[in-house]
Amino acid sequence: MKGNSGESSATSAASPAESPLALRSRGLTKAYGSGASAVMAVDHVDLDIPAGVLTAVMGPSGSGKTTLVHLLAGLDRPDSGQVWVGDDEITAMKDKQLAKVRGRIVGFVFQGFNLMQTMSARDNIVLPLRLNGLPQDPEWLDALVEMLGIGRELERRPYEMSGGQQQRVAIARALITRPRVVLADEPTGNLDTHASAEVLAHLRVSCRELGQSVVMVTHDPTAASYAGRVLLFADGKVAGHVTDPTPDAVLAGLDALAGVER
Ligand SMILES: Nc1ncnc2c1ncn2[C@@H]1O[C@H](COP(=O)(O)OP(=O)(O)OP(=O)(O)O)[C@@H](O)[C@H]1O
Repeated sequence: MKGNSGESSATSAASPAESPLALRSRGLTKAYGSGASAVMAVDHVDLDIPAGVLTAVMGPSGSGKTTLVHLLAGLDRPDSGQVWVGDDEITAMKDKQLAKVRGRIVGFVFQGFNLMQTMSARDNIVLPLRLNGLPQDPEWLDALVEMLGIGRELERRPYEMSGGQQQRVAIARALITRPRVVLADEPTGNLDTHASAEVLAHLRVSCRELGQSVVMVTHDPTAASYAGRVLLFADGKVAGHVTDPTPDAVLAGLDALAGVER
């Protein structure tokens, strides 16, 4: 496996001055349940996610990937440990301050879209601007609509759209504020190969050219191969990483996690 750290953490070797960190966690821990039935969904995770990089998180079902990205986005509170977005420690923030950071600095693409059913696609997309008192940006809206191919869906409500169309609206909503960090749970899960490739190519370019950071959970080795780095997650811990991944290298990494001989 290329670049597999084989360690329980994946810290960046570059100094913060050379490669500013978009996201950092230390000792991040979240358990569900208690006593004998307790599940350590995220178990003392230390992460350094550099700015301007598309990072994929892969691992077996139930390994804690969704819990991890929810904690990194401040959508859920950890039992212990810290998360910084840039220099701001979100785990030290009160709910109101955290909501502000989430609205302006962090974008999130949920597994189940979380679109407002009573609102059109257009209103769903611009909602984060309205909620956060940010100015409308018609040119950026047009660019996102063009990139995601949802021009004909703009006046439709979510229940009038396919899963893939709803997914693309949810991606536009996450990007409309031009957030520094985008966290995405299976962002291409409902898209066909062509639409997936377009979305991933756009996310990679916006990382490279706008210094945006994207952390996406995916089960798809081809989607992961668009990333600059793949974190392999198992049993609530970072079990290794693959740098400059190809689909084959990602599959080899996952096989190594599962103890499969190749
Ligand atoms: N709200 C919850 N209450 C109890 N247990 C939970 C809850 N959410 C997650 N878990 C458990 O925590 C562990 C990690 O779940 P999580 O959804 O983070 O994994 P995942 O890697 O994202 O899985 P998948 O790939 O199937 O989406 C699992 O054992 C899951 O059953």
